[in-house]
Amino acid sequence: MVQPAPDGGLETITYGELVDRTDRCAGALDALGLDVGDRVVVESDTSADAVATILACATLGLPFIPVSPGLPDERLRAILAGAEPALYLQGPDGRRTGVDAPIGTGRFGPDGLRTERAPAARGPRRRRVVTAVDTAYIIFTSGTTGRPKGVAMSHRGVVSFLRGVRTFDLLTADDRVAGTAPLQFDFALFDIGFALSHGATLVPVPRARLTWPRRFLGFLRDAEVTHVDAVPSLWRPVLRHEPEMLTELTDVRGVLFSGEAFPPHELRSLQGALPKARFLNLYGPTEVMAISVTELPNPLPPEAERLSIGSAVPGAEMTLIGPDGRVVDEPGVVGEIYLRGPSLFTGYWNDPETTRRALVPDPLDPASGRLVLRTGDLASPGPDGALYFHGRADSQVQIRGNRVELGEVELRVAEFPGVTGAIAAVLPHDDEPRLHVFVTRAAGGPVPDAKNVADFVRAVLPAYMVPSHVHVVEAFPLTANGKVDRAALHAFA
Ligand SMILES: Nc1ncnc2c1ncn2[C@@H]1O[C@H](COS(=O)(=O)NC(=O)C[C@H](N)c2ccccc2)[C@@H](O)[C@H]1O
Repeated sequence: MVQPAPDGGLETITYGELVDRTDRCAGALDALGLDVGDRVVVESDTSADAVATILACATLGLPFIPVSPGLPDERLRAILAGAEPALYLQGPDGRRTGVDAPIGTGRFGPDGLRTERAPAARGPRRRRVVTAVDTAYIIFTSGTTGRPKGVAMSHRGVVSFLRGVRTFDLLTADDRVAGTAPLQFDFALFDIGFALSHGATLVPVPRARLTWPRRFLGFLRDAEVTHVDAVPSLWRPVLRHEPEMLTELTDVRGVLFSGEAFPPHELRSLQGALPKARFLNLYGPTEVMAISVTELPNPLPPEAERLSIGSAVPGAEMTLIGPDGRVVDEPGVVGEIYLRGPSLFTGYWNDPETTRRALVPDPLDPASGRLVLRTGDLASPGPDGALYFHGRADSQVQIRGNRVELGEVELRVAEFPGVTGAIAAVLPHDDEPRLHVFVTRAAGGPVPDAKNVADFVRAVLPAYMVPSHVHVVEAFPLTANGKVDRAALHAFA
């Protein structure tokens, strides 16, 4: 791993050192008398000590719950109430206070684990064995209802997805993978497993480097990274402010993205700056870590309006199911994505009802007792059999009774001269829901005129898909995981 050194440069932690730190941390954890299944909250950004701590937890069968330092107190309290962890750990510079007994507290750092308050006395250990189906980690996602859902992922789940990814031979031991996701996002856990499972070097990008494009690109250049893992929205400010500096990243041979659809026009701009790089679209919900890895053509064909999410990694399967419960395999026909395979999550923590709604009897083989994950995502088969993403089932919107493909509106508006990004949303109004479009423009470029944008859309799309409001914004609101926060857009209206 490569990370900022205390003196301001970069330091390298070898695999040997990582193993030593992991073993030392495991020894200290073991001395606390925790039992297989006892949870440990790890509050940190990705660092060698955080990785050593979560690997130590995994070795002892202690499900770790990664949270990022920026997490608001009341959100942490909700997670602590839900997961009832035995122990809460933060890094040497962590500033969190207010984690009360009976939860134990401590800090991890280069010199190992220091306990501040021992966890409340546990009963005698009931388990001696850590099995593949035990919980490796619990990722709390802000469920649509606002109450956090804990996605419990087994060791088998993680390892089987990472094994599937290895069949693509994407990395060698000489590669240096830049990770940009916060530790509480399973994209960050993937980055760790992705690098480690190839013996490659993980280069977590310090969060302070992510806010300014020049600083971000400067870090990637100085750390000589060969792969950059990031959600598509992370590239938007880079493309807007530093497109030419991007072309200097001649070491970068792979760009992996996930979490949201990469707008085609923005992807083409990124590809233009990195003509030699491979572009890999990773798709999948946290409930399976992910399910598919698809290399996209560089450059993307000019007529491409949707990106392929390919097919599941070897050993897993993506199936499209129609409203009638039958398989959809006709090109162009939309169905809901169902996932099958060993990387399915165990369930939502302490929430059997929500789990039953997600892990359902296999519609193609109900008698088998096998459960499959219904994702709530829509896709259609392409002529090549690969699946093309169509968005979330619950984000299909209607205007005056007509189904609006927000992606189509966004595609058209993004072609308007001077527009660099477009997000469409149907927002409630006193009389009827209205179609709004939020646009970003080239730095210093002209402010697109709302009427001209509407006329530009009217020229090719039906009237109900013409936006009634156009908002020019500096940047789109983002979630804690860096995706466009569509729910927050109405605040901009
Ligand atoms: N490549 C995509 N195109 C388009 N929409 C997408 C895509 N990847 C997700 N999504 C969307 O995001 C949802 C999943 O959101 S999530 O549970 O927060 N998980 C993630 O976003 C990250 C994901 N678990 C992951 C972890 C590790 C490696 C790769 C991917 C999916 O159901 C899709 O709606």
